[in-house]
Amino acid sequence: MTILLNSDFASHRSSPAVAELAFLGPKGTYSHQAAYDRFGEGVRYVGRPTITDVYESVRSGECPVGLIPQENSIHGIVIESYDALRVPDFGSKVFVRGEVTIKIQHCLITRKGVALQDVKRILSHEQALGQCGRFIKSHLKDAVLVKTPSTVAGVEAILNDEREGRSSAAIASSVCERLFDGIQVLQKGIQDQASNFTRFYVLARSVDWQLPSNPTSFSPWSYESPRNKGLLRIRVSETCDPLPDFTHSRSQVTHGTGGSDLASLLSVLGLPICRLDRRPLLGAKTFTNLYIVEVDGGEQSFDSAGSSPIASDIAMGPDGLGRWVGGATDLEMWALRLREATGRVVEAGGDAEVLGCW
Ligand SMILES: O=C(O)C(=O)C[C@]1(C(=O)O)C=C[C@@H](O)C=C1
Repeated sequence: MTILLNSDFASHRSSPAVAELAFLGPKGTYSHQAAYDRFGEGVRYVGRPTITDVYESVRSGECPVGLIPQENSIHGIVIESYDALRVPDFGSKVFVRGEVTIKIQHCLITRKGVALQDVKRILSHEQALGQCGRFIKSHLKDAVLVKTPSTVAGVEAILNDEREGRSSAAIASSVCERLFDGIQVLQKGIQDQASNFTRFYVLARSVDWQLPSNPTSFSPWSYESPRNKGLLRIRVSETCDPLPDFTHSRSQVTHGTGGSDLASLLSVLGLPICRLDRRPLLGAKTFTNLYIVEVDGGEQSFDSAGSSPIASDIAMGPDGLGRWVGGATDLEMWALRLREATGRVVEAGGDAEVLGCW
């Protein structure tokens, strides 16, 4: 673990030239560690209580940068983050601008003096509970599972709950042992398999903001993609939905009469697809889907700093973030290709928006 606690993740610095980054707090969460691995002392860290609040901080302009968990290698996508990707403002006021992946090693944490056989409740983020299912089944199969907004919120809850704190455990990072008095790590590495990684999206308010770089730390566990990526939201027109509309009575059931289907919309994109996720669209016909599509733009050809398209093209704004000021950069060209690809989907009869470009 490469977390640097001596700086407190720079959370108390308040230079106006330093951009504020919203993350799922409190400090010590995996989100905090991922953000610190990516940005080091380059930003000021602002913990928010839920993933939705992180999204909202960026959307409202409170913080120009944010970080949300996207997927875990054992338990799959982070539903609350994908729910943010469904919101119409994602793609107009908030964009994915980068990614970072870190290794996850979960610990069973209790108040000091509590033994495994005393544990009747386990508190954690639903992702952590899901990643540790085998351990829970074999060692604590009768324990009640309690979802908390983050792993560290679970640790705080066992410390604050005078009535049930002594019969509870949290699942969180070993970093918590250094952050909180009165707790102990009962067991380390309790996830279903030793290899466990979570990938995070870096959010910003526009596709043309240059993210702050990290001058201070390098983690062997964190991984930033060296490739250009794009994130798109695609919706197939309702006329080709093959399912009946369950919101109407049987006599009104109609089936699709043609139009575009998902496969043809994906083929007109003309870009390699790295992943495809689906979420139901709220407020629409029953079983209407939104598809979240990640596409690959090939090797990045940025400068050796790894983050700026062409260093001389960047000017610092009052928010502490760089902005492109010169001619078209590789990233701008990639953003253009993504917009053209979504244009082709719309021409083919679907809906498509760019949610991210990095
Ligand atoms: O609760 C935290 O510590 C988080 O940062 C959230 C989160 C997630 O949502 O996936 C991040 C990484 C781990 O997979 C477990 C939980």
